[in-house]
Amino acid sequence: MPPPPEQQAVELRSAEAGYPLRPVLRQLTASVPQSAITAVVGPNGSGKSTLLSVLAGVLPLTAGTMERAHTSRPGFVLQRSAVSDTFPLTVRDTVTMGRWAHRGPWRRLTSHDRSVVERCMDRLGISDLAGRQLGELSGGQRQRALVAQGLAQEAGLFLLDEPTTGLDIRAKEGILAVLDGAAADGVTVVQATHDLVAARQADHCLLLRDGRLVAQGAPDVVLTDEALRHIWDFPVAAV
Ligand SMILES: Nc1ncnc2c1ncn2[C@@H]1O[C@H](COP(=O)(O)OP(=O)(O)OP(=O)(O)O)[C@@H](O)[C@H]1O
Repeated sequence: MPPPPEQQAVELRSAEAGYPLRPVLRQLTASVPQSAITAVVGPNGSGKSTLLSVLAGVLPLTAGTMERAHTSRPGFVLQRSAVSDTFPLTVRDTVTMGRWAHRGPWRRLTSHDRSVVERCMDRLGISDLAGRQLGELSGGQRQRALVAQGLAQEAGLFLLDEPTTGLDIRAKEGILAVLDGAAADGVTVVQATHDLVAARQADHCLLLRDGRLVAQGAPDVVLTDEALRHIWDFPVAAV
């Protein structure tokens, strides 16, 4: 049963969005529960990243409505860093950029900012990498630095695009535990993922196909063998 409306962090009604000459999301009516983890699942090109951009407020709706309980800027962790690998940024610099949402890039950091940065690196297990250049890191180390950067924003709504893709089991479990901790602290987490194990651990699931919502609800109700077979047109085991 869906949570009552006052417990929703985001409500989309008949939402449509896309790119010039390419409509993607169609008639999407979906909700994102507060202080919980929502997994957005669907095949390549089904509109997961587009939906995250809508939730982040960086892609406008072309039709329909979106109500967001949070007024502050959401934390948004993209699949790849917006900063080039060749730019000389340390891991600590990268995580510190998460505080710019509060300070702006040119304001001095407060001791609170510094302690948030250190705590976020600690939570992602990258404190020992703090002085290393981002461009020298492995994919998994880099991914943890980007999640730490998003976490450092201390946003009420935390959006992540495939945060566990390409990670080994330990790094993946580490990131999922951090997301669990954030939700327990009251943060609303939304992650787009191809990882059905991660999706099964979420509290709520949105299943997309061709920009339309196929189902939403608890993962064990949404991610059934039949639904996955229907979505991918071939046998994908529900785990
Ligand atoms: N910047 C863009 N300009 C034009 N079309 C885009 C843009 N970004 C995505 N698209 C198109 O929008 C559709 C949905 O893409 P989107 O990235 O949202 O899907 P996705 O479910 O996140 O896919 P994946 O699992 O491959 O990451 C695709 O057809 C894609 O080609």
